[in-house]
Amino acid sequence: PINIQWRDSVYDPHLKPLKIHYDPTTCLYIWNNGYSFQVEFDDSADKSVIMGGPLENHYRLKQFHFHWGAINEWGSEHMVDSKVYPAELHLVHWNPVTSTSFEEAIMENNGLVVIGVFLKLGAHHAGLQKLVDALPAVKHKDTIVEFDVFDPSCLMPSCPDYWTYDGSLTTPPLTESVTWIIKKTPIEVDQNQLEEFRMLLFTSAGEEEKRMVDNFRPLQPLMNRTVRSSFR
Ligand SMILES: NS(=O)(=O)c1ccc(NCc2ccco2)c([N+](=O)[O-])c1
Ligand SMILES: [Zn+2]
Repeated sequence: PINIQWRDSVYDPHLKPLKIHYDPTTCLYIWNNGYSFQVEFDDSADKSVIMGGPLENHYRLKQFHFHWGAINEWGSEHMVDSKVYPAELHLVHWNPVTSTSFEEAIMENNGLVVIGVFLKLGAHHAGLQKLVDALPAVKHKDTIVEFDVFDPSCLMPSCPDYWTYDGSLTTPPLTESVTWIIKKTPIEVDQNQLEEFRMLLFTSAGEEEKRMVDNFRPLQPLMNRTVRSSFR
């Protein structure tokens, strides 16, 4: 993740609006993978896809997960002008045109697109609450619960503005296969909802409990990369 310096980002008039078409019935289940909680989708067809923006073709939604802090003062992976948010949502998509599977796309250039959405402390988020209500069922690592109908579009801010840059996965295998699309406007969630995230555990049942918090990667140098913005 990088610190997006608004003044260093370059407005690109050729960037199109991002088009998102998620089919809520492609939602499969939620599980605790020992790093975050993840909602997995049926990616066997072009049912939940994104296109437009900086993308050459469409990409299929595979999963979404979050990163958050132990307290509200930190938690997001990206920052904007050194401002950090208490949490960040990642919606992970893969390129079915150049790869035959998600696992293959992870290793490909432009194999993945991850949409990042900042979460800020504020009003209760009714759409997120459906997710939060399922968290006690995946408290421990490697636990899973069915989650049959959910439309992740409800977690998207209405403002179309985003930054985009080429980067990598923020956890191993850290492959440089990701086109990052970071939404400018955060969504609001309330304190209780953030605290439910913090009640998850990194550890399996029976092990000494370790709270799942601070599951974000530290900032990395931008090097010679350019961050483009879709807005002036
Ligand atoms: N925070 S992130 O969106 O960049 C991220 C990090 C890791 C992985 N995956 C780790 C992995 C999968 C197979 C082997 O290893 C993914 N992902 O899978 O989309 C996304
Ligand atoms: Zn992530």
